[in-house]
Amino acid sequence: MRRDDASASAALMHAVGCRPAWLVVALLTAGSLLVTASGVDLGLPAWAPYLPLAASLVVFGLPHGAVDHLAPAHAAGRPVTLRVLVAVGGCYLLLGGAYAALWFVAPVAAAVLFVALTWLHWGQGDLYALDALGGSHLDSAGVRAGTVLVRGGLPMLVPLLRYPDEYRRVVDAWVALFGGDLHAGWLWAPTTRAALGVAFAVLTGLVLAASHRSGGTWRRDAAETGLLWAFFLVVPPLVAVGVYFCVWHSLRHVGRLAAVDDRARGAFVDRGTLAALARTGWNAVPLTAVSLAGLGGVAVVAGVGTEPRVLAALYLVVVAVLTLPHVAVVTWMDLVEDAGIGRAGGS
Ligand SMILES: CC1=C(/C=C/C(C)=C/C=C/C(C)=C/C=O)C(C)(C)CCC1
Ligand SMILES: [Fe+2]
Repeated sequence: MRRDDASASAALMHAVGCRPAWLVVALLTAGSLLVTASGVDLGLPAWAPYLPLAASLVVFGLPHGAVDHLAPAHAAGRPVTLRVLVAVGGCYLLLGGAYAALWFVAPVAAAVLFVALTWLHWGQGDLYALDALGGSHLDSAGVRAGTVLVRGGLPMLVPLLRYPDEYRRVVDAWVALFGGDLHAGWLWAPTTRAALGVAFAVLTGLVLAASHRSGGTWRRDAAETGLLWAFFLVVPPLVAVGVYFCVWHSLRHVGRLAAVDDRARGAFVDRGTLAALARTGWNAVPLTAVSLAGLGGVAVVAGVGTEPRVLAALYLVVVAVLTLPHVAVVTWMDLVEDAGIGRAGGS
């Protein structure tokens, strides 16, 4: 990547992927602490916690994957050809189709895979963002793999430590859509959660300590990690994970998409952040519309109930099916951009 491209990429990641997320996440963390400390009952309706997930249908969440047909060519600096479009479409059909089948055959395994895949993918997204911001402290393959584990575990594991019942209800609802039953009683037990919490805190400390030795942008990494630990411990999980999906993971990916697209990067340099967002947003419109129509079709054909819990479960299962090919596309982008755990700079 040329130097001016690298600095535009860092500036984009900062403006799009960092500042809005820091603000929202910090405000929600402080707000939750305040509400808990004051003992005030906000008297919110039962559907209120589902709002962030509902918002993710159009606010960066679903759209962040709707540029997957263009992103690999942009990342490789190549024109978007019919061959690339067919390759990405085929990847979605094959991987998405196989994973959809798995939900019917083995819903519990499919649910476990979804959490594991999200852990990896959200960690992978944060590693890329740290690199784009100039994260020179992530210089060895071990620290890079640890960073993926820590960053992905923050949204996937930390909510379980404090809110096992809500966590369980969400995963139960996915499995129940296919007539399955999630047992795993041991997972929700206080002793298991305490052990997992201690292990994850130790891992966080070890990875930060190892990356500290390289200096660089370690401070920002440590501050973000601390903020996310607090966020997922104090904000109820449906809200926390929904908000994180919209403003943290998805916006960081949007920042990446804009940086690898010559036209969006040019719009950013000439006219600023909103112009770059508009350019990338425009690219996401067709496939976001197709996904929304598909989702509506699945809801009608499945004939499931209309309670928010069930609708959210259906939405997340569809997201799961789309996520497997999305991860393949992003991993391919990592490879052509020399990013990811195995980056040549790291060893
Ligand atoms: C909602 C929710 C959960 C899982 C959400 C998942 C797994 C979302 C994945 C989204 C993806 C992969 C988006 C694409 O990038 C938990 C943690 C089980 C419990 C708390 C509430
Ligand atoms: Fe993603």
